[in-house]
Formats: sequence, C-alpha cells, structure tokens
Amino acid sequence: MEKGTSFLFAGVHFNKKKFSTDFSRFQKKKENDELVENLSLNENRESDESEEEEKDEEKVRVKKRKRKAVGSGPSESVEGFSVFKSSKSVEATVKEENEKTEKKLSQEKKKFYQQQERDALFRKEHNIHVAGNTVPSPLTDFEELSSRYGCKAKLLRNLADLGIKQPTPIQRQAIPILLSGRECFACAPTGSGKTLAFVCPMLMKLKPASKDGVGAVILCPTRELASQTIRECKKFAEGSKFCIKLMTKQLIRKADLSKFSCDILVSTPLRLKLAIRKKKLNLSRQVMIFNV
Ligand SMILES: Nc1ncnc2c1ncn2[C@@H]1O[C@H](COP(=O)(O)OP(=O)(O)OP(=O)(O)O)[C@@H](O)[C@H]1O
Repeated sequence: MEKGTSFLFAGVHFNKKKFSTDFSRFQKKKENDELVENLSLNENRESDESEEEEKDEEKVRVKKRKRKAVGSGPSESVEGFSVFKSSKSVEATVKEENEKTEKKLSQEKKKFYQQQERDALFRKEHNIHVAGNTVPSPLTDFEELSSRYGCKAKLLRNLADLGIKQPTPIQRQAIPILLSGRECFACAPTGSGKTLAFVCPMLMKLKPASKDGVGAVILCPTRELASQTIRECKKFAEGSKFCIKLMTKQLIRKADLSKFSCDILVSTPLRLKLAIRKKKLNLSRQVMIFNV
C-alpha cells in the first residue's frame, strides 16, 4: 500500500519541526500500532503454543485413561462383589486347570505304562507272543469275562461244567482281542483250546436265534475238523437259544438258501462256495473265522 501510494507524496516535504506536535502524535500512534501488532503476534504465538500444550495434555490424559481402563477396566470390584474376574485371576484359574489336566494325563499315562509292564510280564510267564499296537491285556481268569466284558453267567457255568477252569495261553490273549473288535491271527499247538478262543467271543457278541441271515461262519479245512468244531461249539452253547449248523450235503441240496438263517454256520470252503454261488446264501452280516 505504502509502495503503491508513495508516488502521491513525491516532492512533498513534511516539516517535522513546524508540525512537531502532530508528528509526535503520529509517532506515538505508530509505536502503539507496532506495540499492538507485536502484542497480537505474541498473543497469537502464545495462543498457538497454549493450544498445542492443551492438545498434548489432552493426549496424556487420554493415554492415562486408556491405561487405567486396561489395568482395572471392567474387572473392578464393587464393594465385595466382583462382576467380572480380573485378568490375573482368570490367568491363575486357567493355569490351575492346565496343571490339573496335565497331572491327570500324566497319571493316566503312568497307569497305562504300568499296565503294559504287568501285561508284558504276564505274557512272558505264559509264553504268549504278540505283535501289534496297544494289544488288550490278557485274561487272568474266566471271571474277568464277566467283570471286564459283561459275559453272561450261563456261558461261564457251561465252561465250569466242562471242567474248563483256567484259560489256556491262546484263550487268555485271543478272547480279549476279538472282544475288542479287532482282527486276530493266532497260532497255537493242537489241543491247546483254539476252538473256545474264537467261539467264546462269538457266543458273547451274537444275538441268539436271530432270523437275520447267518451270524457267523467258521471255515474248517476238512469235514472232520468241521464236525469236531461244531461239537465243541454246541458244548459251549449248551442250554442257550443259539442256532449252530453244519453245512451238510442235505443243506446244499435245498433249492434256495437266500432265506436261510442261523447264528453260527460251520462249513468247509468248497461247500460254502457252492452255497453262495448256486444257492444264493446271504453272508452280508457275518463274522468270518478261518479255523485251519
Ligand atoms: N481252558 C481249557 N481248559 C481245559 N480244557 C480245555 C480248555 N479249553 C479247551 N479245552 C478242551 O481241550 C480240548 C481240545 O480243545 P480244541 O479242540 O479247542 O483244541 P484245538 O487247539 O482247537 O485243537 P485243533 O488244533 O485240533 O483244532 C477240547 O476237548 C476242549 O474242550
């Protein structure tokens, strides 16, 4: 402005002495203006600074509030009444529970390993050799059949009547394996009681007098062995409703075996093959035993 209007005063001389009073007045005003300007500038600067300070303070206050909320937050208790558990107490309870489960697991593991050790010693004592993972514990006596597997008293009575008091090694180990629903491949000398080892679990698992086809099949390599096996089976199932049949020539001569049903069928491989192929024997739900 001053630059723009300066040409208006070109050549004009201002007599400061003559108008000294006016000049002094203007001078004072100028100083005042400068002062006011400075003051306003300072004020602005101060206000800016104070605004910044206020903002900083506010930030600190917010931070403090947040910290407080995290530290105590909703867990603050109200005069002996805690609405939510504090994070520390939750951590402590979780830790306690973890320790408890770990302790329980380690105890269970310990029990399992102790049982495995006992089983190994027992097997060694009775000359039983096993292969496979977590093989069920061998039977110590026939009473265990009722305590461990809920065997009916009738079967145990039949065994006692036959003079069968203690299980043979093959029976000790094969019976628990078959009752646990696992496959079993077992070898033992002649006359060591293999028949009872597989017939006992069958009699315990099958529902007697079922009309739903064939329950179980015992395959024997020869007719003599098949006859011997069925004799044994009938002895063990004495007095029960189990239907145990031998695949004879007469049975094969029947035109249609699709509706044939029995609980245990004892057969030789060839006769069974004939019955399935030509006489439509239904073996959809049976348990297959190979007695060789
Ligand atoms: N735990 C037992 N205690 C006493 N006698 C038993 C026991 N188990 C089975 N027997 C009897 O021993 C005899 C022979 O058993 P079994 O025919 O089952 O032997 P096996 O091993 O099947 O013989 P094979 O190899 O000839 O088929 C049978 O008369 C049976 O009743």
